[in-house]
Amino acid sequence: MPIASISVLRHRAAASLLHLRHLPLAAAAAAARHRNPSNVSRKLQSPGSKNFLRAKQRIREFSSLSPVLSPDDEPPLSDSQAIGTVAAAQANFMRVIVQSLPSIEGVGIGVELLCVVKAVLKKIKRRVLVGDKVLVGSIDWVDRRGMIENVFQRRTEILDPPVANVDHLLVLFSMEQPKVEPFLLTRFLVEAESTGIPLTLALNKCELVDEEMLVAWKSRLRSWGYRPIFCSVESEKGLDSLAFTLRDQTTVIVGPSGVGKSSLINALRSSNRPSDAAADTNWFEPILDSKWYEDQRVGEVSLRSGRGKHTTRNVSLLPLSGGGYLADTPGFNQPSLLKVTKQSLAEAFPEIREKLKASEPAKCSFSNCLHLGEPGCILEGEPLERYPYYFQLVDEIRVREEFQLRTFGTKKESDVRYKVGDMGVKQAEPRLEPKKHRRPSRKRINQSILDELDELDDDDSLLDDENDPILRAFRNENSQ
Ligand SMILES: Nc1nc2c(ncn2[C@@H]2O[C@H](COP(=O)(O)OP(=O)(O)OP(=O)(O)O)[C@@H](O)[C@H]2O)c(=O)[nH]1
Ligand SMILES: [Zn+2]
Repeated sequence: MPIASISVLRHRAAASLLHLRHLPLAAAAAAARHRNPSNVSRKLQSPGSKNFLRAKQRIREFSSLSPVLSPDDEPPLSDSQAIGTVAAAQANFMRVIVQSLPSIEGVGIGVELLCVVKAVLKKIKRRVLVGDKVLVGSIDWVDRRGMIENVFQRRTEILDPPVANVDHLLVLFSMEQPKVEPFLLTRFLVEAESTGIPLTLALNKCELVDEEMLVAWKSRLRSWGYRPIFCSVESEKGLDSLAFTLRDQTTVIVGPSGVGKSSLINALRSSNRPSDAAADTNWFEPILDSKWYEDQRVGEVSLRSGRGKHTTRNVSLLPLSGGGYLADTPGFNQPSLLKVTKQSLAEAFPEIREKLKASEPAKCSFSNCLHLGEPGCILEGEPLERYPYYFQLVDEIRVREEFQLRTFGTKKESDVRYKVGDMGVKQAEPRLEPKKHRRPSRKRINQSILDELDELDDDDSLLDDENDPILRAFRNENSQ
């Protein structure tokens, strides 16, 4: 996958507060986008500042309906509430796996609920992602439906695929078919390292090579700073140790097409591993006939897109029987390294990172040294196997940064957006902010808030039986 454009947002507390503080502007922008003729007629009747004060008051009320929850909060739960993890999302529906709930007879941890997101969360722009820890309310325990009432702050967030609270990345390659290629492996590792999320490297299909080859790769990867797990889905070698590493974590698995990501996920999910023994075998109870958590399809790769054919844009967390979740990603063959800068690249090579750390407090002669081993650089004369790859990537990133600077007048990644075309190749284009220079007038902002609140009223009235999205989803599911 383009773990590529993975970026981690840590400590969302500050970000969320900021978000709320800036709500009027956000609401204004949204309202401007959604403006329609009926809003315009309301605008004409709008009595001005008194209403504006009322509007502000109401926004405060809505926000207080969903106060920001920190990751370790334990809000008291009523009988119709539970805390869970969003395991999958499709259109307006979320599958939530319950983690903690009030003690109700006959209901256990691991029950899956089909949920919609409460309108007010959308209104205050609190997005719900796969991986989010959520507070579910209005639960019907018999039909297993509910409504997501609040989202806990995220510990991490990766963007592609969008998954919240990822604890761990599993970089998977294969010894053969396809043969492990050191530069491609380096690209994947650099991409994964650049997220700041802990990673494990595993090499699959190791039954296809001899012991000598494995020993050679083991020592080679050690010199890169990694302790890989050698495994084989075919012979089951190393699967116990992988299951142990993944237990109780949310892991995203990344690697090129065909290395066996889907096969490995299927193998790890078909219990009977020692680490599962302790787990309650019935801990996960999917909704009957749920097709969401079927085995991952193995095998074919599309020639046109370069992605596995089973590829779906909707990433799902697959519950592991030993606890924790695993998310598959489409096998992309070229991580884009879009989030990596020339200056941050050295940090993504553990062997370079270690040398720099070990030599502290000594510094390179140049304060912005790129550590290319020139005279005056602390890494001068260091025999590092991957130094040529490091040079090559510095060069590649330099070309990209210069291109961005020339084309868009900025090196900042956030000022450029990327479109994915065929073969998963990303194309850059400037992020347009039309009329950025023009400040919206206070009157306009106030009016927009009123429009937004009117919309809110409209939305709430839509939640009648006929339009109940859960009911609609069930009708659709049953009629297929
Ligand atoms: N010999 C051998 N083949 C394996 C092993 N694990 C998986 N395979 C085969 O490798 C092929 C590709 O496996 P997948 O699981 O589809 O690979 P993937 O990484 O999910 O591929 P994408 O979906 O394209 O990203 C299949 O034919 C598997 O049967 C293994 O340990 N040994
Ligand atoms: Zn240096």
